[in-house]
Amino acid sequence: MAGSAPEGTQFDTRQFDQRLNEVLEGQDEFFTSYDEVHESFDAMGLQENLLRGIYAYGFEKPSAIQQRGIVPFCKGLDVIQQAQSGTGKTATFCSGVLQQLDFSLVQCQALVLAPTRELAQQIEKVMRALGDYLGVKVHACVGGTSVREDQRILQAGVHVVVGTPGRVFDMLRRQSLRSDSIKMFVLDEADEMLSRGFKDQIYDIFQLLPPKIQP
Ligand SMILES: Nc1ncnc2c1ncn2[C@@H]1O[C@H](COP(=O)(O)OP(=O)(O)OP(=O)(O)O)[C@@H](O)[C@H]1O
Repeated sequence: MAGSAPEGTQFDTRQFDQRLNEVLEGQDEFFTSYDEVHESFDAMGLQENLLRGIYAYGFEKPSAIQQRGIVPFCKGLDVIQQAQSGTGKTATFCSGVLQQLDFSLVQCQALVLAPTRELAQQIEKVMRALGDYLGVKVHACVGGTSVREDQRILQAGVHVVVGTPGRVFDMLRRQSLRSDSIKMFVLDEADEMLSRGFKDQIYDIFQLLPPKIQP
């Protein structure tokens, strides 16, 4: 995920840069500019039906990044997560997104971009599983699948779209994916996305999103 925290949070740019460098150099497994730690999912103030989804998925205790990352995301802060593979980042941003969706509105409110089709489909599965008791409608918009089918599903209504940049841009351009209600934007593996030459595409997508958005 990418973004910067607003004023009034525990964010300090210099400290942040230093800590980010340490993480990139592999000195630390993770870091956070937000010091609150919630040692159980129950303590995070999540909706009952989201908690049911989390426990039904088999999670008992939040991982380190989940203990620190879910609550700030739910508060609407801009969040950057940097952690090694397999530490539970996906479930962190999925929980944050699910907690903030308005389920009375069947319109896309969260857009998640991933660098590969497989990863996007994997995120779709996690989002759907964790949001099972919330009735979340999530769709993976990826290349190599039927454009018509994507359009049909999007027009029928979804809460969350997870996709790869090319197909997502195509759907936005055709207005099959309406951006009016999108309020959360997640870039998974942001470093990978930016280094794989997706930068221009991400920029193009960003241009089509509402100006006030939570990265
Ligand atoms: N709190 C938890 N309790 C038990 N298992 C968990 C928990 N959080 C995540 N997992 C499991 O750990 C594995 C890795 O989680 P996840 O895919 O979210 O990590 P990640 O950091 O996004 O990994 P990657 O960067 O490799 O995609 C998954 O199989 C997931 O189901």
